Amino acid sequence: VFGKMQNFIAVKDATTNKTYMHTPHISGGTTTNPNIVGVSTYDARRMGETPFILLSALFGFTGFEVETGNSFFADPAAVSAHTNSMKINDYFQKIHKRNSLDDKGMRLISTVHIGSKWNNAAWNGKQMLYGDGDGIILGSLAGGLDVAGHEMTHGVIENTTDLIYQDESGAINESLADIFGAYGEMYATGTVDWDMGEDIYTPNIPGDGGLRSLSDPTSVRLSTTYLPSGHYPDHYDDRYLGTLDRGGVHINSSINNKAAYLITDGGTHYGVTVQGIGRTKAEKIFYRALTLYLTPSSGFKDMREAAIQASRDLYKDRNGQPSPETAAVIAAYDAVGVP
Ligand SMILES: CCCCC[C@H](S)C(=O)N[C@@H](Cc1ccccc1)C(=O)N[C@@H](C)C(=O)O
Ligand SMILES: [Ca+2]
Ligand SMILES: [Zn+2]
Repeated sequence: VFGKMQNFIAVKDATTNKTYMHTPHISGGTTTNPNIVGVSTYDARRMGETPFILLSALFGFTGFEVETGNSFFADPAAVSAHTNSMKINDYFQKIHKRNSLDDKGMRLISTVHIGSKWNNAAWNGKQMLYGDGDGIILGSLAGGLDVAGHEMTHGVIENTTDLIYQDESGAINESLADIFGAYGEMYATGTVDWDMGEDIYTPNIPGDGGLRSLSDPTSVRLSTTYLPSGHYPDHYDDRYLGTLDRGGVHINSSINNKAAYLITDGGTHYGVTVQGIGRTKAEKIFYRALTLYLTPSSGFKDMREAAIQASRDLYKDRNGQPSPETAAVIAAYDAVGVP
């Protein structure tokens, strides 16, 4: 681990004689990318997310120094959060030519050990926050590279289209967080993985996938308080119309997630066949749709139009016919029932 952690320097605190992991603002950029992006990781020492978010907003509080004991990196959550933020930043730098979350080289700040057994992670408008999980449903969320990708994508969204976090636009917000979380993880690991949170989901039950699946949303059970169907929807007609979860932002996101999966890997869904175009094209279409065509109130229909337009820009129609890429986008949104 140390080899990969060139950004950490351990400073010895004379009074406590303990070694702290400190991450200065790194002028040379992170280890693997030239742009000047600082990386900092802090410890909330189980402060709840509400007070933390308040102190963050009022005083710019980021948490406490991470204690590493007397050996390097005694805190695996801090190490994971730190390295995961660098990997996802690399993804946005290399693939989308984006210089950090704001495209202006902003520092990547993570704080771990938020709350007590908090089964969540979040973006508070300035940084990533990670709970430790309860050890049953979720393990430490900092351990999930796709979790970091999800939260950091909220940072990208906030600095671009800033989709309203409610109802349909909130579901698109959540879906893009999952989509780029998945793409970023696949870029970094080099393996195909359409589950969200598989590394942290039910730590005592191996091989049961993640919190959500982009390839088959209905394969993951949902607490039935939300939906009579008991599972995540993979068609617009099955969308959740209630008020829970800010109008189902973590539920209806699965409809757009399925569309992204079909565009990328292809498949036949409710009788509609999509010829996949691969991740390197699909990710460009979604990034261009997010940064050029979506607006804060965009819903599913707008998402469909934005993706088609982005694809047309990148992969021109030929003699009046849509390119294979654009045909895949159209078919995928037809398949999930988004008109
Ligand atoms: C503080 C208010 C809630 C913020 C919700 C954050 S953005 C979120 O969506 N977190 C993800 C965490 C995650 C990401 C990828 C994989 C697994 C888990 C999330 O899905 N949260 C669920 C549990 C939720 O909030 O319902
Ligand atoms: Ca995953
Ligand atoms: Zn989210």
